[in-house]
Amino acid sequence: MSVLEEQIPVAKYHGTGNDFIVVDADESVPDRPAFAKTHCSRESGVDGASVDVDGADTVDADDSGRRGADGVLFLALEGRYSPPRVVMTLVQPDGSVAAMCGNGARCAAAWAAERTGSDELMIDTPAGTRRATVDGGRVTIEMGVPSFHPRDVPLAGDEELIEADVEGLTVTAVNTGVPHAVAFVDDVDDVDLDAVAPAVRHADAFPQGANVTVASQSDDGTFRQRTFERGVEGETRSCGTGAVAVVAAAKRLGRVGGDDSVVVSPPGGDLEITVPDVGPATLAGPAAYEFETELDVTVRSR
Ligand SMILES: N[C@@H](CCC[C@H](N)C(=O)O)C(=O)O
Repeated sequence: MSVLEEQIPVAKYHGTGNDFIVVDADESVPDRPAFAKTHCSRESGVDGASVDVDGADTVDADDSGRRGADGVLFLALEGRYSPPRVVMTLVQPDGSVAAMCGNGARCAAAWAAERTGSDELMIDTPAGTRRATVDGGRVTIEMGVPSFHPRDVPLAGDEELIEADVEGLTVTAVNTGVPHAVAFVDDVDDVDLDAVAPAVRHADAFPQGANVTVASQSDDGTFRQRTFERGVEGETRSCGTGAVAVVAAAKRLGRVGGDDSVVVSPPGGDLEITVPDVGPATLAGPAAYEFETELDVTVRSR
């Protein structure tokens, strides 16, 4: 057995600071989990600062030169369809595959729009097919209908978790493509997320684990959000499924009503969410290209 290192072209994108390495699925990456673990590392992963790009503005200020990424999006473009389809697989820094990623879907749509010239795309994910609309740097994704049903979240028990105590946090459990435990608090900045979230993320109540999202409602009806993500095993600057989970849970608890859009602000920017009484939720916000580079892939051959 010989071990070879090859290089493949990749791009880096982010959606409100939730950042991803984007790989065309036509590129051969035999061990996707190993590739994600290596190149997402915040200590030694992909480094935009070392990329020789034409013009400094290709690296968006929001990323502050951070190394690594919150995941790798493997994207298979099927341009023969109208609208074009993209099969999206998110491999996370721990090597796991997530069924859905709201910010990743926005980045996937921006990547595919650039290649096809189409401002409408269908994103195929393990959680279902999601329609995306691109308007300049802003992308809107139809996110499906949030579910509180124990089978969908999924939960270990057969009762919904609505404002239930889980490991000392009062949470509402909802699936917005992936499971979220949402806790409303007075001020998200007062929460030591790294201290409280891991016990909830791994609680027996969630047989597949959960992302842990805290939110605080401002007087103007907007929300601030912070999310500790499964798969990243830490806080990210933004989480799109988490932002939808905040509004879905807020609606369920009577904190908001009607079909109007609600602004949810994670640390990385502002997202606009709708959770209508009937039909799919939507997630809208910016998706930004950062840079292109080449990354090592380990190939084993006999
Ligand atoms: N950041 C994402 C969510 C990614 C999936 C999550 N970490 C999980 O494992 O469920 C988003 O923007 O939705």
